[in-house]
Amino acid sequence: MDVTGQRVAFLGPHGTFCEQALHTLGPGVLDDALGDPEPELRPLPSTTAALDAVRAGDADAACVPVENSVEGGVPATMDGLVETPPLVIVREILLPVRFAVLVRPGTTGETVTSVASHPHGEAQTRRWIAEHLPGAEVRLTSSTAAAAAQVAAGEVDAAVCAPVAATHHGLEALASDVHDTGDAVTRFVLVRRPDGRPLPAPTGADRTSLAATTVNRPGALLAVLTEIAVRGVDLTRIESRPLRDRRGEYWFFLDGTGHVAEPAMGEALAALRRRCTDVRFLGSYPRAHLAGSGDDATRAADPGPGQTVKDYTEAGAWLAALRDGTGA
Ligand SMILES: O=C(O)C(=O)Cc1ccccc1
Repeated sequence: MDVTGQRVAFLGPHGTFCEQALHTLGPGVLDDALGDPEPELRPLPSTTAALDAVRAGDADAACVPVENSVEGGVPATMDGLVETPPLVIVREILLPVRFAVLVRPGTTGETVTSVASHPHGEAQTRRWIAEHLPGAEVRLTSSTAAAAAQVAAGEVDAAVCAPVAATHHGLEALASDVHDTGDAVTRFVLVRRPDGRPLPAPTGADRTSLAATTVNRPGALLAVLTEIAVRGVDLTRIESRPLRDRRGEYWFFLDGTGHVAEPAMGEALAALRRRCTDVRFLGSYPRAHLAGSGDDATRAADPGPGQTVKDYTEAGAWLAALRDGTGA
């Protein structure tokens, strides 16, 4: 299947962290994930628009922010991932985020009466803004680069955004390396349609994302978690979002180490399929690491005795032999 000429949508305009995250993927990784080492990059106005473009076939993949180490999940992305038709994550990207406060040339801190950013940018610099731009009205924008564009258009005085947005929008930095909490990391995902192409191959250090809903019964969530825990899958994230059309019911977004092609994760997914009202497989993909950080958060915990892929394979072969009468 010729998959060159791929179009990758991202949260735009140019100069977002999302675009930076895409640029960290070398041609080899993009080729591996999409079959095209140099896809065309298309900025879209929201994560919803980027995911919709993939569903509609107007883009072949989308890069969207999914969670941040300071502010947690990105609601629009989580809600968008469970819509239909399904999408699958083929890569995750971890990006340390450092903010600049950008203004039109000549603006001083004293003349700033309004400051704009993406909700995650605002959340990570709230204290800094209160201290350095007291009294400035805070406005939320669809992306940090959209905030920079508003500054350039004279609609707002300052933007909390990526330093690179200064070049795209002709702005200058009032302050750089602005943050309330050091070492904030944002996780982005690259998604595409599950169009019959193989999933990313297991690497031995993968992550699987899924979303599940259960009936509201005492212990229902515990049962879901137990199916995962008893198979030695290391749960790396759990977060819920309301179902919207069924009050009191939730999507539980679960990330665990392992690949759907491996027996432990495969069996856990099959068990959830039996026990949950709805389960969405959101992808198995290589776990990302932060270069040179000794990043413990991305290391899998020891699954415990009897839980390795080898243990599962041997036990499966033993059971098969019992069933076909060749073993005991
Ligand atoms: O708005 C952007 O630049 C994004 O890519 C989303 C985002 C916003 C704030 C921190 C990390 C990612």
